[in-house]
Amino acid sequence: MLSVTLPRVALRSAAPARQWASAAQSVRYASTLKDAVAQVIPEKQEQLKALKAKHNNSSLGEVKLENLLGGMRGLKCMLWEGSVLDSERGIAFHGRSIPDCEKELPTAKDLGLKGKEMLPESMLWLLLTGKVPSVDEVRGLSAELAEKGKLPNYVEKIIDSFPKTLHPMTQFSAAVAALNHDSAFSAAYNKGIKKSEYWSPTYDDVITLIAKIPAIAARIYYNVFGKGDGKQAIDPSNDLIGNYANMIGYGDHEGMTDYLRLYIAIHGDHEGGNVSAHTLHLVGSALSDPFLSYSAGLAGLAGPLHGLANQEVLGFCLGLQKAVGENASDEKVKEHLWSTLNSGRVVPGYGHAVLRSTDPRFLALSRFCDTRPELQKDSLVQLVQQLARVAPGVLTEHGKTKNPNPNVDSASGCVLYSYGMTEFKYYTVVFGISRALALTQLVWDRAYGMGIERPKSFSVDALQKMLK
Ligand SMILES: CC(=O)SCCNC(=O)CCNC(=O)[C@H](O)C(C)(C)COP(=O)(O)OP(=O)(O)OC[C@H]1O[C@@H](n2cnc3c(N)ncnc32)[C@H](O)[C@@H]1OP(=O)(O)O
Ligand SMILES: O=C([O-])CC(=O)C(=O)O
Repeated sequence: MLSVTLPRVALRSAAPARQWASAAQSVRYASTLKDAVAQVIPEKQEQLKALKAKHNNSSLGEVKLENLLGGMRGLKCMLWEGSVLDSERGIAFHGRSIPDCEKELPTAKDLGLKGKEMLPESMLWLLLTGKVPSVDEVRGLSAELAEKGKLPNYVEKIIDSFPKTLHPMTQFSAAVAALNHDSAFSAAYNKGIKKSEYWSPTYDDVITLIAKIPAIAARIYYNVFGKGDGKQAIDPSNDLIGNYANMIGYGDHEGMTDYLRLYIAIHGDHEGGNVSAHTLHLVGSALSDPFLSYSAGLAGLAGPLHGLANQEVLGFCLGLQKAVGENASDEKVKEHLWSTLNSGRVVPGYGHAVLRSTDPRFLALSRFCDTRPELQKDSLVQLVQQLARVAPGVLTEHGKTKNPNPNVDSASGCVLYSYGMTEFKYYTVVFGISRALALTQLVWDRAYGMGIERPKSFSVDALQKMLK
């Protein structure tokens, strides 16, 4: 069948992408993401059904006391479709590494926009379907997100009522929870929709939520830090992050806009066990709608051992520059690292619960810096690179962490700072925008009919009895 590029005029119209798909009989417009998801669901359901029929009683390993006490590290007890994390190679999205995605997924340039990085919309499509979308499919998805991006008035009022001193992550989590006022899933559930149909309104909520997140994040930025024009206007011909960059006052900054696209595309899904993804999946298992589930996930992301680490890294780097000066020698940097460790603190941006080598997301952000002369000469970016050379040796000698290498947080916030976003309390909000891509799992949870999560717990006395 013939596939054609959507005409610019259609992108500017108010008609939703779904209508375009059915409008023409003789020519087939790029399919919508929902159609593509509906197409893959039956075959994946069959695959899971066959697996259950054959292997329901097969063991995936034993549970040791150390797993129970060690934050369930290593336990194989979650289903997660979008990505799998290998401790050495890092994250793969439906089998595709970050460099694969950089080669294959439609970019800003492919859509005729300024910039050349892959679009988070492309990643969203890949996560939900396992397939690389065409340029037209991504264009249609961008247009659909733009069309759904405006905030309801009551949510704007809620955000405007927050004190400026309330942490941006608290504001973010509360504002997205309030969007559940209009949840399609909740409404359908209350009407008695069949379980086999749960995935469809869940999908609708996930898309609505992802569409509105830039405006929420931008309004918080404006209220707290006074940047952007406070209007959150949406250009229907722009991509999700192009619009977000405009809203926060970086619309003309090609480097920042492209950095945000890359950052948000690769930071989104990191298999299921990380705190934010696991939380949204757990809350969703009670059939709480995607708005509440994501709100809970954001609360987890706001912890310093998880997403907030990127804010911590910036504080650490600025503190280091203050203590030993810019362009300090490796020796001076080592001394500062040792004083951090000797005072009982962690070195933020290093170590990982699963990874045992350098985080490929860190490598992707470093490659981005290498292609930008303005970043290469920035002293903070240089410090990030110096730390990546020096800190692994110090952490290895310290001997505690199982992974002395940099994780993504060691670079992500510092590039934002170098590009002029100096409000580091806001950085985890940017990470949160990205983590919305993990919401794709909720669609699969409902499509697979996954049950409510409820692991078994024991007291120390009960464990002692069992193990004696
Ligand atoms: C997007 C993300 O969430 S990526 C992670 C972001 N977080 C950070 O960068 C914070 C710094 N790093 C850390 O605190 C840890 O490495 C974590 C939380 C990421 C992983 O924790 P764990 O899986 O428990 O790591 P690990 O098994 O290696 O920990 C063993 C010991 O090394 C310590 N350790 C781990 N990483 C570091 C570090 N960067 N600096 C100093 N000590 C460390 C742990 O605190 C632990 O000490 P303890 O035995 O006294 O409790
Ligand atoms: O996987 C983890 O535990 C932490 C992490 O890197 C992420 O959530 O992006």
